[in-house]
Amino acid sequence: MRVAVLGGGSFGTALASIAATRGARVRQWMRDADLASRINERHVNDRYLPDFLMNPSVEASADMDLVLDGAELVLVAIPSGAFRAVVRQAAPQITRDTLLVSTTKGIEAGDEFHLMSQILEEETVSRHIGVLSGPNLAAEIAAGHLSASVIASDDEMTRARIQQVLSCDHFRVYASNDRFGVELGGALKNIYAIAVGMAAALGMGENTRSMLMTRALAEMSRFAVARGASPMTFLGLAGIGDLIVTCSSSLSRNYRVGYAIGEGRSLDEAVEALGQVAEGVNTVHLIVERARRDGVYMPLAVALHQVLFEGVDPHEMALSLMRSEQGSDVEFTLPREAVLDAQRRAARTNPQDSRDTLT
Ligand SMILES: NC(=O)C1=CN([C@@H]2O[C@H](COP(=O)(O)OP(=O)(O)OC[C@H]3O[C@@H](n4cnc5c(N)ncnc54)[C@H](OP(=O)(O)O)[C@@H]3O)[C@@H](O)[C@H]2O)C=CC1
Ligand SMILES: O=C(CO)COP(=O)(O)O
Repeated sequence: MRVAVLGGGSFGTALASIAATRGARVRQWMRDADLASRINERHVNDRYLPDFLMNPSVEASADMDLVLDGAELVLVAIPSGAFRAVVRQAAPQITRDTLLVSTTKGIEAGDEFHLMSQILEEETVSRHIGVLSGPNLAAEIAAGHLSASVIASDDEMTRARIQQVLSCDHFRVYASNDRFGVELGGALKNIYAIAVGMAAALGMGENTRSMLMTRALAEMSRFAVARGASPMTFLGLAGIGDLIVTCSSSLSRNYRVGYAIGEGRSLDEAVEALGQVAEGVNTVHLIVERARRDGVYMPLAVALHQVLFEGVDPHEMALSLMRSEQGSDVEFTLPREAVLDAQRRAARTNPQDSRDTLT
């Protein structure tokens, strides 16, 4: 199979190498021609994965036409801020039969709420669109640690071909037909990785981490279900799986940004020190705005937004979260409204026992 990878960052590099190891002819596009030359000479992406020896057959280039020429599969590994512009540039070379897969975990900034796979649909004629997402720290994949991901598409051919071309002895690919659920899982978990990184730097314990992650999952699935996704997807690799890794590893850039803020750095300082993309910083803006418009309850995301952009102290934020509504644990079995109604009835019967902060 002829594969084109758009993006010269860490994840694009790791995936390009896997596909080449599986026997595909792989070309990788990056805008930095010097980096492309160095990769072709030394088979190392010294900017993003300096310790990783790539498969030497990956051909890097800054010439997009060359990279896309004859490609049957195109993997797009470009941060969300530049995703549409790059896809638009690639579109003339994408046919109805090209398999086109986003590996990007973000949401497009702007008034409309656009996921990356929707951009692929809008900008190209491909009928084989998919999303790859899961607990996939690029550095660990590059190091050969056993990992797994999810290919989500309505199209069974896309799912099967991606499973063929990307699975190897250290990387497994599971299939899903819930494209939006898988895509939202990857984008949303970045927000909570920032919050958990911050909590860790503030010295909070493992109970706190566990509570944050589990309530994050409730929030993520609530939001995604309101947009038509299946809640069950959040039990899989692209939901809880990705949440676990990003909220537990200092290899996660989102976690690292949160940790730096918890140590007392400003958001700008934390992002500058990182020197790479932490998608969660923009995603939290877009999600909080959309949740407000759609009436979806997302207290953790709102609280993080207040700390990052509205000058609220993280300790104050934690206290106010602890005093906020105590709803249902798993609202797909016990609806949140039922719990809140019961609390209101109990408060009318025993007003002296009620906390005034309970709604
Ligand atoms: N790294 C990881 O562990 C994983 C990342 N992802 C997702 O993959 C996506 C890409 O991430 P990743 O590979 O890590 O990113 P990196 O930060 O490692 O690299 C970003 C790449 O995108 C390029 N780029 C940025 N802006 C533009 C632009 N305007 N035009 C062309 N190229 C551009 C950069 O080029 P340049 O160097 O010239 O700036 C660089 O090659 C993200 O959405 C991320 O969430 C998903 C799973 C794992
Ligand atoms: O998505 C990732 C792991 O699955 C990578 O997370 P970061 O973007 O936070 O590094």
